[in-house]
Amino acid sequence: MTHYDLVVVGTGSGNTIVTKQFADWKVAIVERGTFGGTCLNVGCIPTKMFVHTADLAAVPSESSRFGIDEKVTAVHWPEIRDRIFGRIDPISASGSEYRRHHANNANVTLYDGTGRFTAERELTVTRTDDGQTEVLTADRFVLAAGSRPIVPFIPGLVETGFHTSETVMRLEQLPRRLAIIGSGFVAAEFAHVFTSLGVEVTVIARSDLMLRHEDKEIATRYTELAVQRYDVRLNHDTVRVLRRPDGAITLEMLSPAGPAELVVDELLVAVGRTPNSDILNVGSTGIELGEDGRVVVDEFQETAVEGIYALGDLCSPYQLKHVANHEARVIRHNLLHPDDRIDSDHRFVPHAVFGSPQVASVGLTEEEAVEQGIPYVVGREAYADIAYGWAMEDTTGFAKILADPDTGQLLGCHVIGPQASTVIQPVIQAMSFGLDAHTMARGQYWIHPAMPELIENALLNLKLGS
Ligand SMILES: Cc1cc2nc3c(=O)[nH]c(=O)nc-3n(C[C@H](O)[C@H](O)[C@H](O)COP(=O)(O)OP(=O)(O)OC[C@H]3O[C@@H](n4cnc5c(N)ncnc54)[C@H](O)[C@@H]3O)c2cc1C
Ligand SMILES: NC(=O)c1ccc[n+]([C@@H]2O[C@H](COP(=O)([O-])OP(=O)(O)OC[C@H]3O[C@@H](n4cnc5c(N)ncnc54)[C@H](O)[C@@H]3O)[C@@H](O)[C@H]2O)c1
Repeated sequence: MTHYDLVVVGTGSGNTIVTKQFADWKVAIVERGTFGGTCLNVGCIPTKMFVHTADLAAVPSESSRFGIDEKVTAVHWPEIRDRIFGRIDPISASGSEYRRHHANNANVTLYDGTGRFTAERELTVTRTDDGQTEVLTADRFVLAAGSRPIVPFIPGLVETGFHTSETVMRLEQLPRRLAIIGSGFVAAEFAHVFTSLGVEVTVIARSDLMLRHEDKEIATRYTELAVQRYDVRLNHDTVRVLRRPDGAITLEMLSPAGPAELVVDELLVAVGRTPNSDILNVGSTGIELGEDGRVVVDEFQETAVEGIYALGDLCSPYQLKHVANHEARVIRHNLLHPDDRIDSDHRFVPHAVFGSPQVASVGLTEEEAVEQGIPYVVGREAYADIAYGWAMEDTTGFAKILADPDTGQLLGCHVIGPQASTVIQPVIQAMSFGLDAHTMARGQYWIHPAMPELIENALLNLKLGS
Protein backbone atom coordinates (compact mmCIF):
# COMPACT_ATOMS: atom_id res chain seq x y z
CA MET A 1 0.00 0.00 0.00
CA THR A 2 1.37 3.43 -0.95
CA HIS A 3 0.07 6.66 0.51
CA TYR A 4 -0.14 9.86 -1.57
CA ASP A 5 -1.07 13.46 -0.91
CA LEU A 6 -3.16 13.40 -4.07
CA VAL A 7 -4.43 10.71 -6.45
CA VAL A 8 -5.92 11.77 -9.78
CA VAL A 9 -7.94 9.18 -11.69
CA GLY A 10 -8.13 9.87 -15.43
CA THR A 11 -5.76 11.76 -17.72
CA GLY A 12 -8.25 13.84 -19.72
CA SER A 13 -8.85 17.15 -17.96
CA GLY A 14 -7.66 15.48 -14.74
CA ASN A 15 -4.09 15.50 -16.04
CA THR A 16 -4.14 19.30 -16.37
CA ILE A 17 -4.54 19.72 -12.61
CA VAL A 18 -1.05 18.59 -11.69
CA THR A 19 1.20 21.58 -12.37
CA LYS A 20 4.49 22.71 -10.85
CA GLN A 21 2.46 24.24 -8.02
CA PHE A 22 2.17 20.67 -6.69
CA ALA A 23 5.93 20.08 -6.71
CA ASP A 24 6.01 19.35 -2.98
CA TRP A 25 3.00 17.01 -3.11
CA LYS A 26 3.38 13.27 -3.59
CA VAL A 27 1.03 12.62 -6.49
CA ALA A 28 -0.27 9.53 -8.32
CA ILE A 29 -2.10 9.65 -11.65
CA VAL A 30 -4.04 6.56 -12.73
CA GLU A 31 -5.09 5.89 -16.33
CA ARG A 32 -6.71 2.72 -17.68
CA GLY A 33 -6.78 3.70 -21.35
CA THR A 34 -4.91 5.97 -23.71
CA PHE A 35 -3.10 8.85 -22.03
CA GLY A 36 -4.89 12.16 -22.65
CA GLY A 37 -8.48 10.92 -22.44
CA THR A 38 -11.44 11.31 -24.75
CA CYS A 39 -11.04 14.80 -26.20
CA LEU A 40 -7.51 14.26 -27.46
CA ASN A 41 -7.72 10.63 -28.55
CA VAL A 42 -11.29 9.86 -29.62
CA GLY A 43 -13.29 13.07 -29.17
CA CYS A 44 -13.08 16.78 -29.94
CA ILE A 45 -9.69 16.87 -31.64
CA PRO A 46 -9.79 13.98 -34.13
CA THR A 47 -13.46 14.61 -34.93
CA LYS A 48 -12.76 18.24 -35.80
CA MET A 49 -9.78 17.16 -37.92
CA PHE A 50 -12.16 14.88 -39.82
CA VAL A 51 -14.79 17.65 -39.96
CA HIS A 52 -12.29 20.08 -41.48
CA THR A 53 -11.34 17.45 -44.05
CA ALA A 54 -15.03 16.82 -44.76
CA ASP A 55 -15.67 20.56 -45.14
CA LEU A 56 -12.97 20.63 -47.83
CA ALA A 57 -14.45 17.60 -49.58
CA ALA A 58 -17.89 19.25 -49.57
CA VAL A 59 -16.73 22.49 -51.24
CA PRO A 60 -16.94 21.32 -54.87
CA SER A 61 -20.63 20.48 -54.49
CA GLU A 62 -21.23 24.20 -53.81
CA SER A 63 -18.62 25.96 -55.88
CA SER A 64 -20.15 25.75 -59.37
CA ARG A 65 -22.80 28.27 -58.21
CA PHE A 66 -19.93 30.71 -57.85
CA GLY A 67 -18.54 30.06 -61.31
CA ILE A 68 -15.85 27.63 -60.23
CA ASP A 69 -16.00 24.03 -61.36
CA GLU A 70 -14.30 21.72 -58.90
CA LYS A 71 -14.48 17.97 -58.54
CA VAL A 72 -13.53 15.50 -55.84
CA THR A 73 -11.66 12.89 -57.84
CA ALA A 74 -10.52 10.65 -54.99
CA VAL A 75 -10.81 10.28 -51.24
CA HIS A 76 -7.77 8.57 -49.77
CA TRP A 77 -9.20 7.35 -46.47
CA PRO A 78 -6.08 5.61 -45.14
CA GLU A 79 -4.08 8.80 -45.78
CA ILE A 80 -6.71 10.97 -44.08
CA ARG A 81 -6.90 8.64 -41.08
CA ASP A 82 -3.15 8.18 -40.76
CA ARG A 83 -2.45 11.92 -41.11
CA ILE A 84 -4.91 12.66 -38.30
CA PHE A 85 -3.76 9.98 -35.90
CA GLY A 86 -0.16 10.50 -36.98
CA ARG A 87 -0.51 13.95 -35.40
CA ILE A 88 -2.58 12.91 -32.38
CA ASP A 89 -0.91 9.71 -31.20
CA PRO A 90 2.48 11.37 -30.62
CA ILE A 91 0.83 14.02 -28.42
CA SER A 92 -0.62 11.29 -26.22
CA ALA A 93 2.70 9.44 -26.16
CA SER A 94 4.69 12.55 -25.26
CA GLY A 95 2.20 13.49 -22.52
CA SER A 96 2.67 10.08 -20.98
CA GLU A 97 6.45 10.27 -21.39
CA TYR A 98 6.48 13.71 -19.73
CA ARG A 99 4.65 12.40 -16.68
CA ARG A 100 6.89 9.33 -16.41
CA HIS A 101 10.35 10.70 -17.03
CA HIS A 102 10.54 14.50 -17.00
CA ALA A 103 12.29 16.13 -14.06
CA ASN A 104 9.20 18.29 -13.45
CA ASN A 105 7.38 15.10 -12.49
CA ALA A 106 9.83 13.65 -9.98
CA ASN A 107 6.99 13.79 -7.44
CA VAL A 108 4.45 12.11 -9.78
CA THR A 109 3.86 8.40 -10.37
CA LEU A 110 1.79 7.38 -13.39
CA TYR A 111 -0.05 4.07 -13.03
CA ASP A 112 -1.30 2.27 -16.15
CA GLY A 113 -4.32 0.51 -14.81
CA THR A 114 -7.93 0.60 -13.71
CA GLY A 115 -8.64 2.25 -10.38
CA ARG A 116 -11.43 0.87 -8.25
CA PHE A 117 -12.36 2.04 -4.77
CA THR A 118 -12.13 -0.85 -2.32
CA ALA A 119 -12.56 1.09 0.93
CA GLU A 120 -12.80 4.66 2.11
CA ARG A 121 -10.02 6.66 0.41
CA GLU A 122 -8.48 3.40 -0.80
CA LEU A 123 -8.11 2.82 -4.52
CA THR A 124 -6.99 -0.55 -5.83
CA VAL A 125 -5.30 -0.28 -9.22
CA THR A 126 -5.31 -3.33 -11.48
CA ARG A 127 -2.40 -2.93 -13.86
CA THR A 128 -3.31 -3.08 -17.54
CA ASP A 129 -0.28 -5.11 -18.63
CA ASP A 130 -0.13 -7.96 -16.11
CA GLY A 131 -3.28 -7.72 -14.00
CA GLN A 132 -1.27 -7.20 -10.79
CA THR A 133 -2.91 -4.99 -8.18
CA GLU A 134 -1.54 -2.13 -6.10
CA VAL A 135 -3.36 -0.33 -3.33
CA LEU A 136 -3.18 3.46 -3.14
CA THR A 137 -4.46 5.58 -0.31
CA ALA A 138 -4.53 9.36 -0.31
CA ASP A 139 -5.58 12.43 1.60
CA ARG A 140 -7.19 13.89 -1.50
CA PHE A 141 -8.54 12.42 -4.72
CA VAL A 142 -9.59 14.00 -7.98
CA LEU A 143 -11.97 11.76 -9.89
CA ALA A 144 -11.78 12.59 -13.59
CA ALA A 145 -12.73 9.21 -15.03
CA GLY A 146 -15.01 10.53 -17.77
CA SER A 147 -17.73 8.62 -19.59
CA ARG A 148 -18.10 5.96 -22.27
CA PRO A 149 -20.52 5.35 -25.14
CA ILE A 150 -23.86 3.83 -24.15
CA VAL A 151 -24.60 0.51 -25.85
CA PRO A 152 -28.38 0.22 -26.09
CA PHE A 153 -30.03 -3.15 -25.75
CA ILE A 154 -30.96 -4.13 -29.30
CA PRO A 155 -31.22 -7.86 -30.02
CA GLY A 156 -28.33 -8.98 -32.24
CA LEU A 157 -26.30 -5.78 -31.84
CA VAL A 158 -23.43 -7.19 -29.78
CA GLU A 159 -23.25 -10.44 -31.78
CA THR A 160 -23.21 -8.52 -35.07
CA GLY A 161 -20.60 -6.01 -33.99
CA PHE A 162 -20.75 -2.25 -34.31
CA HIS A 163 -18.68 0.89 -34.02
CA THR A 164 -18.82 3.73 -31.53
CA SER A 165 -17.08 7.10 -31.71
CA GLU A 166 -14.11 5.35 -30.08
CA THR A 167 -13.47 3.06 -33.06
CA VAL A 168 -15.14 4.50 -36.16
CA MET A 169 -12.37 6.99 -36.92
CA ARG A 170 -9.85 4.14 -37.25
CA LEU A 171 -11.81 2.12 -39.84
CA GLU A 172 -9.58 0.13 -42.18
CA GLN A 173 -11.47 1.40 -45.19
CA LEU A 174 -14.46 3.58 -45.92
CA PRO A 175 -17.65 1.56 -46.09
CA ARG A 176 -20.01 2.03 -49.02
CA ARG A 177 -22.99 2.28 -46.67
CA LEU A 178 -23.04 3.40 -43.03
CA ALA A 179 -25.99 3.46 -40.62
CA ILE A 180 -25.87 5.68 -37.54
CA ILE A 181 -28.22 4.90 -34.66
CA GLY A 182 -28.82 8.16 -32.78
CA SER A 183 -29.34 11.75 -33.91
CA GLY A 184 -27.43 13.92 -31.43
CA PHE A 185 -23.95 15.51 -31.47
CA VAL A 186 -21.97 12.46 -32.55
CA ALA A 187 -24.48 11.38 -35.21
CA ALA A 188 -24.64 14.88 -36.72
CA GLU A 189 -20.87 15.30 -36.89
CA PHE A 190 -20.11 11.84 -38.29
CA ALA A 191 -23.01 11.99 -40.77
CA HIS A 192 -21.40 15.15 -42.16
CA VAL A 193 -17.93 13.58 -42.21
CA PHE A 194 -18.84 10.33 -43.90
CA THR A 195 -21.38 11.83 -46.34
CA SER A 196 -18.80 14.38 -47.48
CA LEU A 197 -16.29 11.59 -48.05
CA GLY A 198 -18.75 9.77 -50.32
CA VAL A 199 -20.31 7.21 -47.96
CA GLU A 200 -24.07 6.53 -48.23
CA VAL A 201 -25.16 7.49 -44.71
CA THR A 202 -28.47 6.68 -43.05
CA VAL A 203 -29.26 8.32 -39.72
CA ILE A 204 -31.83 6.46 -37.64
CA ALA A 205 -33.58 8.84 -35.24
CA ARG A 206 -36.07 7.68 -32.65
CA SER A 207 -37.64 11.13 -32.52
CA ASP A 208 -38.95 13.44 -35.23
CA LEU A 209 -35.90 15.72 -35.26
CA MET A 210 -32.13 15.55 -35.37
CA LEU A 211 -30.42 17.52 -32.57
CA ARG A 212 -33.71 17.53 -30.73
CA HIS A 213 -32.20 19.13 -27.62
CA GLU A 214 -31.50 22.32 -29.55
CA ASP A 215 -33.99 25.16 -29.76
CA LYS A 216 -36.81 23.68 -31.87
CA GLU A 217 -36.40 26.13 -34.76
CA ILE A 218 -32.73 25.23 -34.99
CA ALA A 219 -33.34 21.47 -34.78
CA THR A 220 -36.07 21.76 -37.40
CA ARG A 221 -33.82 23.67 -39.80
CA TYR A 222 -30.94 21.24 -39.18
CA THR A 223 -33.20 18.27 -39.91
CA GLU A 224 -34.57 19.89 -43.11
CA LEU A 225 -31.02 20.39 -44.35
CA ALA A 226 -29.82 16.94 -43.26
CA VAL A 227 -32.50 15.13 -45.25
CA GLN A 228 -31.20 16.91 -48.36
CA ARG A 229 -27.72 15.48 -47.79
CA TYR A 230 -28.29 11.96 -46.49
CA ASP A 231 -31.01 9.49 -45.63
CA VAL A 232 -32.65 10.36 -42.30
CA ARG A 233 -35.17 7.91 -40.90
CA LEU A 234 -37.17 9.89 -38.35
CA ASN A 235 -39.37 8.18 -35.76
CA HIS A 236 -37.59 4.88 -36.41
CA ASP A 237 -36.73 2.46 -33.64
CA THR A 238 -34.09 -0.19 -34.37
CA VAL A 239 -35.46 -3.48 -33.03
CA ARG A 240 -32.97 -6.04 -34.36
CA VAL A 241 -29.54 -6.18 -35.97
CA LEU A 242 -28.28 -9.15 -38.00
CA ARG A 243 -25.08 -10.08 -39.84
CA ARG A 244 -25.90 -11.36 -43.35
CA PRO A 245 -24.03 -14.22 -45.03
CA ASP A 246 -22.42 -11.69 -47.44
CA GLY A 247 -20.96 -9.81 -44.46
CA ALA A 248 -23.33 -6.85 -44.66
CA ILE A 249 -25.56 -5.81 -41.73
CA THR A 250 -29.34 -5.74 -41.70
CA LEU A 251 -31.18 -3.38 -39.38
CA GLU A 252 -34.80 -4.10 -38.67
CA MET A 253 -36.72 -1.02 -37.63
CA LEU A 254 -40.19 -0.05 -36.54
CA SER A 255 -41.68 3.22 -37.74
CA PRO A 256 -45.18 4.71 -37.61
CA ALA A 257 -45.60 3.41 -41.19
CA GLY A 258 -44.77 -0.14 -40.07
CA PRO A 259 -41.67 -2.36 -40.14
CA ALA A 260 -38.71 -1.23 -42.24
CA GLU A 261 -35.35 -2.75 -43.16
CA LEU A 262 -31.97 -1.32 -44.05
CA VAL A 263 -28.80 -3.05 -45.29
CA VAL A 264 -25.43 -1.40 -44.62
CA ASP A 265 -21.75 -2.28 -44.43
CA GLU A 266 -20.93 -0.61 -41.11
CA LEU A 267 -22.94 0.50 -38.12
CA LEU A 268 -22.18 3.39 -35.75
CA VAL A 269 -23.99 3.55 -32.42
CA ALA A 270 -24.25 7.12 -31.04
CA VAL A 271 -26.94 7.22 -28.38
CA GLY A 272 -25.18 9.12 -25.61
CA ARG A 273 -22.50 8.50 -23.01
CA THR A 274 -22.68 7.14 -19.46
CA PRO A 275 -20.35 8.19 -16.60
CA ASN A 276 -17.62 5.74 -15.59
CA SER A 277 -18.61 5.85 -11.90
CA ASP A 278 -19.46 2.12 -11.98
CA ILE A 279 -15.96 1.12 -13.12
CA LEU A 280 -14.53 3.29 -10.35
CA ASN A 281 -16.89 1.70 -7.81
CA VAL A 282 -17.30 5.07 -6.10
CA GLY A 283 -20.02 3.72 -3.82
CA SER A 284 -17.44 2.02 -1.62
CA THR A 285 -15.85 5.31 -0.62
CA GLY A 286 -19.13 6.94 0.37
CA ILE A 287 -19.61 9.15 -2.69
CA GLU A 288 -23.15 10.04 -3.64
CA LEU A 289 -24.40 9.17 -7.11
CA GLY A 290 -27.25 10.69 -9.09
CA GLU A 291 -29.84 8.45 -10.75
CA ASP A 292 -27.99 8.62 -14.03
CA GLY A 293 -24.73 7.41 -12.47
CA ARG A 294 -23.19 10.87 -12.26
CA VAL A 295 -21.09 11.64 -9.19
CA VAL A 296 -22.79 14.37 -7.17
CA VAL A 297 -20.57 17.40 -6.45
CA ASP A 298 -21.12 20.75 -4.75
CA GLU A 299 -20.24 24.21 -6.04
CA PHE A 300 -16.55 23.60 -5.19
CA GLN A 301 -16.59 20.36 -7.25
CA GLU A 302 -16.27 18.41 -4.00
CA THR A 303 -18.17 15.15 -3.56
CA ALA A 304 -20.02 14.14 -0.40
CA VAL A 305 -16.65 12.96 0.95
CA GLU A 306 -14.31 15.70 2.16
CA GLY A 307 -11.19 15.97 0.04
CA ILE A 308 -12.58 13.91 -2.86
CA TYR A 309 -13.29 16.12 -5.85
CA ALA A 310 -14.76 15.21 -9.25
CA LEU A 311 -14.91 16.88 -12.63
CA GLY A 312 -15.98 16.52 -16.23
CA ASP A 313 -18.12 13.81 -17.77
CA LEU A 314 -18.03 11.76 -14.56
CA CYS A 315 -20.16 14.34 -12.76
CA SER A 316 -21.27 16.99 -15.22
CA PRO A 317 -24.58 17.13 -17.07
CA TYR A 318 -22.78 18.93 -19.91
CA GLN A 319 -20.21 16.38 -21.13
CA LEU A 320 -18.15 19.11 -22.83
CA LYS A 321 -14.40 19.63 -22.79
CA HIS A 322 -14.52 23.32 -21.95
CA VAL A 323 -16.64 22.44 -18.90
CA ALA A 324 -14.25 19.69 -17.79
CA ASN A 325 -11.31 22.10 -18.19
CA HIS A 326 -13.09 24.83 -16.21
CA GLU A 327 -13.86 22.39 -13.42
CA ALA A 328 -10.24 21.21 -13.40
CA ARG A 329 -9.07 24.81 -12.89
CA VAL A 330 -11.55 25.23 -10.02
CA ILE A 331 -10.34 22.02 -8.37
CA ARG A 332 -6.68 22.97 -8.77
CA HIS A 333 -7.38 26.25 -6.99
CA ASN A 334 -9.40 24.54 -4.24
CA LEU A 335 -6.71 21.93 -3.59
CA LEU A 336 -4.06 24.62 -3.32
CA HIS A 337 -6.21 27.08 -1.34
CA PRO A 338 -8.47 25.01 0.93
CA ASP A 339 -9.28 28.08 3.04
CA ASP A 340 -10.21 30.25 0.09
CA ARG A 341 -12.11 27.98 -2.26
CA ILE A 342 -13.88 29.13 -5.42
CA ASP A 343 -17.12 27.97 -7.06
CA SER A 344 -17.41 26.61 -10.55
CA ASP A 345 -19.44 28.79 -12.90
CA HIS A 346 -22.10 26.91 -14.85
CA ARG A 347 -24.31 29.92 -15.60
CA PHE A 348 -23.80 30.17 -19.34
CA VAL A 349 -22.35 26.97 -20.75
CA PRO A 350 -22.24 27.12 -24.54
CA HIS A 351 -21.87 24.27 -26.99
CA ALA A 352 -21.45 23.81 -30.71
CA VAL A 353 -22.19 20.96 -33.08
CA PHE A 354 -19.65 20.82 -35.89
CA GLY A 355 -21.97 19.34 -38.48
CA SER A 356 -23.07 20.93 -41.72
CA PRO A 357 -24.08 23.60 -41.13
CA GLN A 358 -22.63 24.32 -37.71
CA VAL A 359 -24.94 24.88 -34.76
CA ALA A 360 -24.06 26.83 -31.62
CA SER A 361 -26.06 27.63 -28.54
CA VAL A 362 -25.88 29.29 -25.14
CA GLY A 363 -28.54 29.84 -22.50
CA LEU A 364 -32.24 29.12 -22.68
CA THR A 365 -34.01 27.71 -25.72
CA GLU A 366 -37.40 29.22 -26.47
CA GLU A 367 -39.04 25.99 -25.27
CA GLU A 368 -37.20 26.24 -21.94
CA ALA A 369 -38.22 29.88 -21.50
CA VAL A 370 -41.87 28.92 -22.08
CA GLU A 371 -41.64 25.91 -19.78
CA GLN A 372 -40.06 27.97 -17.00
CA GLY A 373 -42.56 30.84 -17.44
CA ILE A 374 -39.77 33.33 -18.15
CA PRO A 375 -40.90 36.41 -20.12
CA TYR A 376 -38.89 36.91 -23.31
CA VAL A 377 -38.75 38.55 -26.69
CA VAL A 378 -36.99 37.07 -29.71
CA GLY A 379 -34.70 38.83 -32.18
CA ARG A 380 -33.77 36.96 -35.35
CA GLU A 381 -31.43 37.63 -38.22
CA ALA A 382 -30.75 35.55 -41.33
CA TYR A 383 -27.24 35.15 -42.74
CA ALA A 384 -28.83 36.14 -46.07
CA ASP A 385 -29.57 39.57 -44.58
CA ILE A 386 -26.04 40.46 -43.49
CA ALA A 387 -23.48 41.45 -46.07
CA TYR A 388 -21.08 38.52 -45.67
CA GLY A 389 -23.85 35.91 -45.53
CA TRP A 390 -25.34 37.52 -48.65
CA ALA A 391 -21.95 37.34 -50.37
CA MET A 392 -21.82 33.65 -49.47
CA GLU A 393 -25.36 33.22 -50.82
CA ASP A 394 -26.36 31.44 -47.64
CA THR A 395 -30.12 31.03 -47.63
CA THR A 396 -30.69 28.79 -44.62
CA GLY A 397 -28.65 30.05 -41.67
CA PHE A 398 -29.93 32.34 -38.95
CA ALA A 399 -29.40 33.55 -35.40
CA LYS A 400 -32.06 33.77 -32.76
CA ILE A 401 -31.59 35.73 -29.52
CA LEU A 402 -33.90 35.65 -26.50
CA ALA A 403 -33.90 38.58 -24.08
CA ASP A 404 -35.90 39.93 -21.18
CA PRO A 405 -38.44 42.36 -22.69
CA ASP A 406 -37.98 44.96 -19.94
CA THR A 407 -34.29 44.88 -19.06
CA GLY A 408 -32.83 43.58 -22.31
CA GLN A 409 -30.91 40.98 -20.29
CA LEU A 410 -29.80 38.22 -22.65
CA LEU A 411 -31.41 34.85 -21.95
CA GLY A 412 -30.22 32.68 -24.82
CA CYS A 413 -28.75 32.62 -28.30
CA HIS A 414 -28.93 29.96 -31.00
CA VAL A 415 -27.13 30.06 -34.32
CA ILE A 416 -27.21 27.74 -37.32
CA GLY A 417 -24.96 28.51 -40.25
CA PRO A 418 -21.35 29.09 -41.30
CA GLN A 419 -18.91 29.49 -38.41
CA ALA A 420 -21.77 29.44 -35.87
CA SER A 421 -19.33 28.24 -33.17
CA THR A 422 -17.32 31.46 -33.56
CA VAL A 423 -20.13 33.86 -34.41
CA ILE A 424 -21.85 33.13 -31.07
CA GLN A 425 -18.85 33.99 -28.87
CA PRO A 426 -19.71 37.71 -28.33
CA VAL A 427 -23.07 36.65 -26.89
CA ILE A 428 -21.42 34.22 -24.49
CA GLN A 429 -19.17 37.06 -23.38
CA ALA A 430 -22.06 39.50 -23.00
CA MET A 431 -24.10 37.03 -20.96
CA SER A 432 -21.14 36.16 -18.75
CA PHE A 433 -20.39 39.80 -18.00
CA GLY A 434 -24.01 40.95 -17.70
CA LEU A 435 -24.22 43.20 -20.78
CA ASP A 436 -27.79 43.96 -21.85
CA ALA A 437 -28.84 43.71 -25.49
CA HIS A 438 -28.90 47.44 -26.25
CA THR A 439 -25.52 48.17 -24.65
CA MET A 440 -24.02 45.20 -26.43
CA ALA A 441 -25.43 46.23 -29.82
CA ARG A 442 -24.65 49.92 -29.66
CA GLY A 443 -21.79 50.16 -27.16
CA GLN A 444 -19.18 48.86 -29.59
CA TYR A 445 -18.21 48.76 -33.26
CA TRP A 446 -19.03 45.66 -35.31
CA ILE A 447 -16.63 45.09 -38.18
CA HIS A 448 -18.34 45.53 -41.53
CA PRO A 449 -18.98 43.37 -43.45
CA ALA A 450 -18.07 40.52 -41.10
CA MET A 451 -20.11 37.60 -39.86
CA PRO A 452 -20.74 38.93 -36.31
CA GLU A 453 -23.08 41.50 -37.87
CA LEU A 454 -25.52 38.59 -37.64
CA ILE A 455 -25.49 39.02 -33.86
CA GLU A 456 -25.59 42.83 -34.01
CA ASN A 457 -28.71 42.74 -36.17
CA ALA A 458 -30.43 39.99 -34.16
CA LEU A 459 -29.89 42.19 -31.07
CA LEU A 460 -31.32 45.24 -32.85
CA ASN A 461 -34.32 43.17 -33.94
CA LEU A 462 -35.33 42.47 -30.32
CA LYS A 463 -38.53 44.37 -29.52
CA LEU A 464 -37.53 45.70 -26.12
CA GLY A 465 -39.58 47.98 -23.86
CA SER A 466 -38.35 51.58 -23.80
C1 LIG B 1 -16.77 11.93 -30.60
C2 LIG B 1 -16.73 13.01 -29.56
C3 LIG B 1 -16.53 14.32 -29.94
C4 LIG B 1 -16.51 15.34 -28.98
N1 LIG B 1 -16.35 16.62 -29.39
C5 LIG B 1 -16.38 17.61 -28.49
C6 LIG B 1 -16.21 18.96 -28.89
O1 LIG B 1 -16.06 19.28 -30.08
N2 LIG B 1 -16.24 19.92 -27.93
C7 LIG B 1 -16.41 19.62 -26.62
O2 LIG B 1 -16.45 20.53 -25.79
N3 LIG B 1 -16.56 18.34 -26.20
C8 LIG B 1 -16.55 17.33 -27.11
N4 LIG B 1 -16.68 16.04 -26.69
C9 LIG B 1 -16.84 15.77 -25.25
C10 LIG B 1 -15.46 15.78 -24.55
O3 LIG B 1 -14.58 14.93 -25.24
C11 LIG B 1 -15.62 15.34 -23.11
O4 LIG B 1 -16.61 16.12 -22.47
C12 LIG B 1 -14.32 15.48 -22.33
O5 LIG B 1 -13.26 14.88 -23.01
C13 LIG B 1 -14.46 14.90 -20.92
O6 LIG B 1 -13.24 15.02 -20.24
P1 LIG B 1 -13.00 14.22 -18.88
O7 LIG B 1 -11.65 14.65 -18.41
O8 LIG B 1 -14.17 14.38 -18.01
O9 LIG B 1 -12.97 12.70 -19.30
P2 LIG B 1 -12.03 11.90 -20.30
O10 LIG B 1 -11.27 12.78 -21.20
O11 LIG B 1 -12.89 10.86 -20.90
O12 LIG B 1 -10.94 11.24 -19.34
C14 LIG B 1 -11.28 10.20 -18.48
C15 LIG B 1 -10.11 9.23 -18.46
O13 LIG B 1 -10.29 8.40 -17.33
C16 LIG B 1 -9.89 7.09 -17.66
N5 LIG B 1 -10.56 6.19 -16.72
C17 LIG B 1 -11.89 5.91 -16.63
N6 LIG B 1 -12.14 5.11 -15.61
C18 LIG B 1 -10.96 4.86 -15.02
C19 LIG B 1 -10.55 4.08 -13.91
N7 LIG B 1 -11.45 3.42 -13.17
N8 LIG B 1 -9.25 4.01 -13.60
C20 LIG B 1 -8.32 4.70 -14.34
N9 LIG B 1 -8.64 5.45 -15.39
C21 LIG B 1 -9.94 5.54 -15.73
C22 LIG B 1 -10.33 6.93 -19.09
O14 LIG B 1 -9.58 5.91 -19.73
C23 LIG B 1 -10.06 8.32 -19.67
O15 LIG B 1 -8.80 8.41 -20.28
C24 LIG B 1 -16.69 15.01 -27.62
C25 LIG B 1 -16.87 13.68 -27.22
C26 LIG B 1 -16.89 12.70 -28.18
C27 LIG B 1 -17.09 11.27 -27.75
N1 LIG C 1 -19.26 19.23 -30.59
C1 LIG C 1 -19.33 18.75 -29.36
O1 LIG C 1 -19.22 19.47 -28.36
C2 LIG C 1 -19.55 17.28 -29.15
C3 LIG C 1 -19.43 16.38 -30.20
C4 LIG C 1 -19.66 15.04 -29.95
C5 LIG C 1 -20.02 14.62 -28.67
N2 LIG C 1 -20.12 15.53 -27.69
C6 LIG C 1 -20.52 15.11 -26.32
O2 LIG C 1 -20.66 13.71 -26.26
C7 LIG C 1 -21.97 13.39 -25.79
C8 LIG C 1 -22.44 12.14 -26.45
O3 LIG C 1 -22.81 12.38 -27.81
P1 LIG C 1 -23.99 11.54 -28.45
O4 LIG C 1 -24.29 12.08 -29.78
O5 LIG C 1 -23.68 10.10 -28.30
O6 LIG C 1 -25.18 11.83 -27.45
P2 LIG C 1 -26.40 12.87 -27.51
O7 LIG C 1 -26.98 12.87 -26.17
O8 LIG C 1 -25.99 14.15 -28.14
O9 LIG C 1 -27.41 12.21 -28.55
C9 LIG C 1 -27.88 10.91 -28.37
C10 LIG C 1 -29.13 10.72 -29.19
O10 LIG C 1 -29.48 9.35 -29.20
C11 LIG C 1 -30.86 9.21 -28.95
N3 LIG C 1 -31.05 7.92 -28.31
C12 LIG C 1 -30.90 7.61 -27.02
N4 LIG C 1 -31.12 6.29 -26.82
C13 LIG C 1 -31.41 5.76 -28.04
C14 LIG C 1 -31.70 4.46 -28.49
N5 LIG C 1 -31.75 3.42 -27.65
N6 LIG C 1 -31.94 4.29 -29.81
C15 LIG C 1 -31.88 5.33 -30.67
N7 LIG C 1 -31.60 6.59 -30.29
C16 LIG C 1 -31.36 6.80 -28.99
C17 LIG C 1 -31.21 10.38 -28.09
O11 LIG C 1 -32.56 10.66 -28.23
C18 LIG C 1 -30.32 11.48 -28.65
O12 LIG C 1 -30.94 12.16 -29.70
C19 LIG C 1 -22.82 14.60 -26.13
O13 LIG C 1 -23.90 14.71 -25.23
C20 LIG C 1 -21.86 15.73 -26.02
O14 LIG C 1 -21.90 16.25 -24.72
C21 LIG C 1 -19.90 16.84 -27.89
